[in-house]
Amino acid sequence: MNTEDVLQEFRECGALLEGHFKLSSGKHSSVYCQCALVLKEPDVASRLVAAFIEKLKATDVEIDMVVSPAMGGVIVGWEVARQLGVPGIFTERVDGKLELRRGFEIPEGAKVLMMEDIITTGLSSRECIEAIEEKGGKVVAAGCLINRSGGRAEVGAPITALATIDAPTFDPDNVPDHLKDIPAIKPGSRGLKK
Ligand SMILES: O=P(O)(O)OC[C@H]1O[C@H](OP(=O)(O)OP(=O)(O)O)[C@H](O)[C@@H]1O
Ligand SMILES: O=C(O)c1cc(=O)[nH]c(=O)[nH]1
Ligand SMILES: [Mg+2]
Repeated sequence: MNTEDVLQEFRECGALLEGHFKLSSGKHSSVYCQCALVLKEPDVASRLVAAFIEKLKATDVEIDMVVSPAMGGVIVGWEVARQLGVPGIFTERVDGKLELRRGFEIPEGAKVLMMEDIITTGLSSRECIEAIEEKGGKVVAAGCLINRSGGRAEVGAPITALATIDAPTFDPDNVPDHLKDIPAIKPGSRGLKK
């Protein structure tokens, strides 16, 4: 499955959005990949994850468990874990910081895949990796469905992405005029307020 095939799956699910978006990192963009609209279709999720795992296996990495950052990483992380035949757990934000809750534990030295839906700046991935390493896990790989940083984001572990695209982002004080005219929406859950 190449990048165009992946983007076509997103288009068919109405998940490749255009408008004015405020991203998790605080950056702005005219493009948003709404993975939840893709992952809500179990067959599509399973197909995309199978293609991801093919790429991951080509890196020869050994994985004991998968850990994802909620919310976006939960479904994709669980499906990756299911197809790899290993446990899949998630971190969630408590006062803004990603933590393991619900009795989830990581065995000391376990080789962990940190699995995201999207990597933009890599901030959430780095936060999740920090939470995993605080609990004794060893993050041997990072994965995502779409790395929209053009491959420039660094998270402190090698990244396998099902697709890599270069979707421009803008600092809040540098938003181009054509975007400023559109009210910004923030689809993600970091710092969510009514
Ligand atoms: O690489 P980054 O710059 O961190 O951006 C990508 C992150 O943004 C989204 O999460 P978000 O915090 O919006 O919340 P969500 O997972 O609940 O959608 C997405 O799920 C990634 O976690
Ligand atoms: O950076 C983000 O917050 C982000 C970008 C994107 O395209 N999709 C998403 O779920 N989050
Ligand atoms: Mg997220």
